[in-house]
Amino acid sequence: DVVTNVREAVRCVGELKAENPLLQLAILPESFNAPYGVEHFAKYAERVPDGQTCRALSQLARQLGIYIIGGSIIERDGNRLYNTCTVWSPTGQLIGKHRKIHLFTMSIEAANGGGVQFDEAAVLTAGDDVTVVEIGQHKVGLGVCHDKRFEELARIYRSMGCSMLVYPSAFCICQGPMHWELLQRARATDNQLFVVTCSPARNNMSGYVAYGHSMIVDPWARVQREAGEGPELIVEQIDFDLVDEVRRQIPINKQRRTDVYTRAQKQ
Ligand SMILES: NC(=O)CC(=O)C(=O)O
Repeated sequence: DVVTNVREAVRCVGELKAENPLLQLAILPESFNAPYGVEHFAKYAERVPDGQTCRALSQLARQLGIYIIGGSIIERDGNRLYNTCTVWSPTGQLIGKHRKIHLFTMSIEAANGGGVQFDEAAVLTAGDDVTVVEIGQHKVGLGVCHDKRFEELARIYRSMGCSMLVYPSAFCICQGPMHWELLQRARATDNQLFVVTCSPARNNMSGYVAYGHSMIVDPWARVQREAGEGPELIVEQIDFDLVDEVRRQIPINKQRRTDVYTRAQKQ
């Protein structure tokens, strides 16, 4: 129920801001307004930025005077559907729109014969652009869920000057225990920046059971904050000085042997 889901998101962010007056940025999960499932996408798709979910996010950002990275919704543009993350400024302007670049197509086999089949590519179109937004003084690179598995994207964001990556996500419970934290900490280690994910809470009655465990990882790849499986709001103060600190102490970016890599690729 989109109206109920959006109302709940608005209530949660409002509560977070009331309890944390210094809050500057709120982040929501992938597909936060509707069920996450290929069979549901067309039914729940909305236009960006004039659909009901975008209007609510814009209004919320303006009322609270904060940035909002609005998880993702299924966007309808002409005949095409995208899995799209929208970003709102404290004045309610749309300042970024990231269409999931790497669609989630997977067939996971489970020992008990169960498993998960998912094929976003059957109904969605992949985005073709990287997306960097300015949150205050800081550049933030965006991805949606599966985008987190691709280190090339994260590397590009670092080279574009990002100090934080945000991935609204919904890993399934089969992959979550193995890959969720690992990928997030890997992206943070490789690129020496903050990596933040936001997941739907786990609902065992749902057709697609999300892993939960929204997480904030710092540039040392330490987990600063982690949610559990259930509905939960986590809040953290981000010390962006850590980014320069880590990059100064372990200057991997200056130590890259691009000459060797380029030669090897030609072989
Ligand atoms: N929802 C996703 O895009 C991805 C996912 O669950 C995975 O990569 O695993």
